[in-house]
Amino acid sequence: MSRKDRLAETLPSLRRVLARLRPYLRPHRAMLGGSLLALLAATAMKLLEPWPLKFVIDRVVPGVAADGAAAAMDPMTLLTLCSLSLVAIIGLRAVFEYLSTIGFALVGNRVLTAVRGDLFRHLQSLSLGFHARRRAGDLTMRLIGDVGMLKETAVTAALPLAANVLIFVGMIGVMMWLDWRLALLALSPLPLLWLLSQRLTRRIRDVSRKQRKRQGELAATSAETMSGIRSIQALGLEETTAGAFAGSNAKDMREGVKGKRLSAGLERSVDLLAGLGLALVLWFGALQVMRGRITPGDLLVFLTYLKHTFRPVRDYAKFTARLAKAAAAGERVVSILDEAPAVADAPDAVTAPPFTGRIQIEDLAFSYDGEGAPTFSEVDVTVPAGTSLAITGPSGVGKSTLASLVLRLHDPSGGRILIDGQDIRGVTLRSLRAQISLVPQEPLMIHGTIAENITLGAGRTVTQAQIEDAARLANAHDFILAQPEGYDTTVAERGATLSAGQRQRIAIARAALRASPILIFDEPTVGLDRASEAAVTEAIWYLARDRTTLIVTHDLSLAARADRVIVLGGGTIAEAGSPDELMRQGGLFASLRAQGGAGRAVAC
Ligand SMILES: Nc1ncnc2c1ncn2[C@@H]1O[C@H](COP(=O)(O)OP(=O)(O)OP(=O)(O)O)[C@@H](O)[C@H]1O
Repeated sequence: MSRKDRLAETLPSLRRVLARLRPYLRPHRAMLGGSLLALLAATAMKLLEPWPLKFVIDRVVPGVAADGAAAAMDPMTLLTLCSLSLVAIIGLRAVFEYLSTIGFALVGNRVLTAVRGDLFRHLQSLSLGFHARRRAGDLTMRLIGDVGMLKETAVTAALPLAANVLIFVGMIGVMMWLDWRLALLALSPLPLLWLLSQRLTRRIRDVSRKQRKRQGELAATSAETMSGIRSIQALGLEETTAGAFAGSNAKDMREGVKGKRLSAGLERSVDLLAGLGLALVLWFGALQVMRGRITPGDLLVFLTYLKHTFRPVRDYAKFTARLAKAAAAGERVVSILDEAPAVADAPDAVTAPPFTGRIQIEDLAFSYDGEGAPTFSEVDVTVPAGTSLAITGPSGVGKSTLASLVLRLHDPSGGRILIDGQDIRGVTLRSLRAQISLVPQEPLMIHGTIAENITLGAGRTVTQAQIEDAARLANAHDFILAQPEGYDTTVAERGATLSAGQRQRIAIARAALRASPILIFDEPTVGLDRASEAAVTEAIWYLARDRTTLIVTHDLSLAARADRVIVLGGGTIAEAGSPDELMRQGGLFASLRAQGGAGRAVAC
C-alpha cells in the first residue's frame, strides 16, 4: 500500500469534513494566514531554543576550545549574550504561540458558529419525510454536541497537531544537518511507531464513531421522554424508559473506556519507543563526542530535539482520539448539511402574487415511500375562492396528508395543485406558505407570553390592539384576560399550562393575525369538551367567512357547515358535494352523520 493510501486511510473522514467546510474558511483567509505565520515563527523559536545552551557548553565552559566569532568574544560576554538570547527566544516563542492560538481559536469559533447557524436553518428546510425518519434528540445532539466537539477540537487538537508536525519536520532537518548518521539512528524507532499509531488510530476512530452515535441515541431517548413525560408518568413507564436509557448509557461508558484504553496504550508505546531512541543517541552520540566528531553542545541539541521529536508523535496519539471523535462528529454534521431538502424552490420559482384563494386539486396522487401503494390517488376537487371545503373520512385515509400537500410540506407523486391557476411548485415556498395559515391539532406553543404566541408568524409588527382583536375573533380574549397576567402571562413549553381548547383558540388568533387568504384547520375540535368545541367552532367559522378554508375533521357537524365536503375512502374521493347533497345521496357521509347523533362521526 502506498504512503498516500495509508495517509488517506488514517483520517479520510476528517478530510471529507474539512473539504466540506472549506467554503466557510474562505472569509477568514487573512486571519488564518497570519496565525499560520505566527505558528511558523513559534516553531522557529522552538528550534532555536537549545542553541544558546550549546554555545555555553561548547564555548564558555572552561577547557573547551572556541572557534569562529565566538572565539573573539570574552567568555563572560558570550555567557551573558547566550542567557539574554535564551530569554528573548522563549519570550518571542510565547508571543507567537499566543498569537497563533488566539488566531486559530477565533477562526475555528467563527467558522463553526456559522456552520451551526446554517445547520439549524438547513434542518428547518428539510422535509417532513426526513424529520419523520430522524429522532429530534439526535438532531439536537448534532447541532449542539457535534458542532461543539468540532469547535473544541479545532483549538485543542488540530492546532497543536499542526504545530507538532512543523516542529517535527524542522527538528529532523536540523538533526540531519548536524550529523545525519546520528539523526538516522535517533529516528530508527519511528517507522515502528508510525505503524503502531496507524493501527490503533483506526480502532480509536471506530470506537469514537460508535460512541458518538450512542450519544445521539441517549439525547433522543431523553428528549422523547421529557416531551412525553405526561404519558410516561400516567402509563407508569418510568422504569421502562430508564431501562432503555441505562442500556445505551452503559454501552456509551464501555465504548468510552475502550477508547481511553486504546489511546493510553498508544501513548505508552510511544514513550517506550522514544526511550529506546534516546538511549541509542546517548550511547552513540557520546562515542561521537569522545571521537571528536561532534561537540558536547551538538549532543545536547540532539538530545533536546529528540525529546521534542518524539513528543509530537506521542501527542499525535493523544490528539488522534480527539480528532477521531471530531471526525465522527464532523461526519454527522456534514451528512445533514449534504441532505438535500425533498421539497425546495424550483430554479425558476417566482414570488406568488397575492392569492384570491381558488384551489384546484387535479388528479392528485401521493405515496409516502415514493414507490409503494399510494395513500390516495385520482383526487380531483376545486375550492372556489372564499369558500370552505371539509375533508373527512375514516382515520388514516390521508386527510391530513392532503392538507399538507397544499402547503407543499410534501410534493405529490402525481397530479398537481393550483392556486389561482398557478401550480404551487412554480412559486417560492416562502411566498406560498406566507399566504396560508395552518391551525393544526397540536398547535406550536413556544415558551413566551400569550401575546408573543399569538404574534408568532405574523410576519409584521403588530399592535396590542390588533392582538386583542385577533383574540376576540378567536373567542380567546376572555379566557386570556382571566389569566394571572392577561396577555403577558407566560405560556409553558408546548403550552402545557393551557387547556387544549385554549391552545386551539390561541392558534386561531394567530391565524387571524396573519390575515392570509387561505386557512387550513387540521382536526381543530378533536379532544375538546362541548363548551370549548362550541367556542372554537364559532371562531373557525367567523375567521373562515371570506377566506378559502380547508377543514380536516372527523366532526361531521363541523363538516356539515362547510360549503362542500369530500369524504376520502378507498384511496380516493368516495363522496363529494355540498353537505345537503351528501345527506340526500344517503351514502357514507349521511350514514355516519346519522350514527353520530349530535353530529360526531363516531365511526370515523
Ligand atoms: N411520515 C409518514 N411516513 C409514512 N407514512 C405516513 C406518514 N405520515 C402518515 N403516514 C401514513 O399515511 C396515511 C395517511 O395519514 P394521514 O395522517 O394523512 O391520515 P388521516 O386521514 O389524516 O388520519 P387521522 O384521521 O387519523 O388523522 C396513514 O396510513 C399513515 O399511517
